Amino acid sequence: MGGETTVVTARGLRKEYSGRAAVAGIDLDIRRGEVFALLGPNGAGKTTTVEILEGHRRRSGGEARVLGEDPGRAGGRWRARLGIVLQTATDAADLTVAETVRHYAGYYPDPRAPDEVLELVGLGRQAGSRIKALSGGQRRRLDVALGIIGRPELLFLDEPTTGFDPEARRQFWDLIRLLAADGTTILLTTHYLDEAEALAERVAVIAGGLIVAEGDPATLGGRNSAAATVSWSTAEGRRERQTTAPTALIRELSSGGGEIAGLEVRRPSLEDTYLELIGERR
Ligand SMILES: Nc1ncnc2c1ncn2[C@@H]1O[C@H](COP(=O)(O)OP(=O)(O)OP(=O)(O)O)[C@@H](O)[C@H]1O
Repeated sequence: MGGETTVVTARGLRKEYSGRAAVAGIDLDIRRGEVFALLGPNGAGKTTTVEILEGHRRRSGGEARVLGEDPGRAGGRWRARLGIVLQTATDAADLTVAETVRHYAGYYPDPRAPDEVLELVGLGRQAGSRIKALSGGQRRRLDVALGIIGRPELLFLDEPTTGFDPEARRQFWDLIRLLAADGTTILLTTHYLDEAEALAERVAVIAGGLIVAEGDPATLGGRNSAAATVSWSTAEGRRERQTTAPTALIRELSSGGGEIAGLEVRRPSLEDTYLELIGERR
């Protein structure tokens, strides 16, 4: 077990397909125990980046260190310290859920107990079901179970909650928080901005193979200090004003005393900021 505090480092990471850059020079630093989310539109380079870090794809240039090793050269012992949940679901084998999880547990030196993992991902009641009889969302939960069975130090989750119903997503978020509290470092790619906001301490937005913004989701792109939209109701209808000093405006509006009907103060959401960031790249 490495005691290093930076678990993933990338410098100038590049990947070209037929001379075209899919990843065009990415720098990343992910600390131990952190939940880090990669956001970006389809084709931005997220999966390519993640697969290079997992050792599943060769980089064309730049440097990468993952758990202290070069992912392009590291071996089986290094791999056993990773948990990987790919975008594509587990094959619909003839095995049962419990058999599959037990089978995968055998690949790792210090696996979690299979029953415990099935409970954690909410598949306790499906333990005896054949995989091919599972729903899409249940299949995805099984993928997550297989990703964490080896007690990974670093967990890669590529769009993990696609196909989950809202309740399953919330349960999954609880699971991620539990794993993070337990010291697991998590690198997540997602198209759900609420998911990134709920889970990630830091996010990076990738567009066109480059990181266009990085930071705490609450302050990304300066959204916490961006102009606020103040809206309220009057006898003539709804009023709205953009201001960088909402407190002063509200004081002015309430100078006559009493309530301001239907008062709302809104800063740009993570989605507003994200769309603006990737819009600049189109
Ligand atoms: N094996 C490959 N051969 C050629 N081009 C590829 C290959 N894999 C990915 N690409 C291209 O590289 C670019 C980045 O793809 P990547 O899958 O990394 O994007 P992504 O951000 O993960 O997208 P999504 O959100 O759709 O999963 C795309 O233009 C894609 O077409």
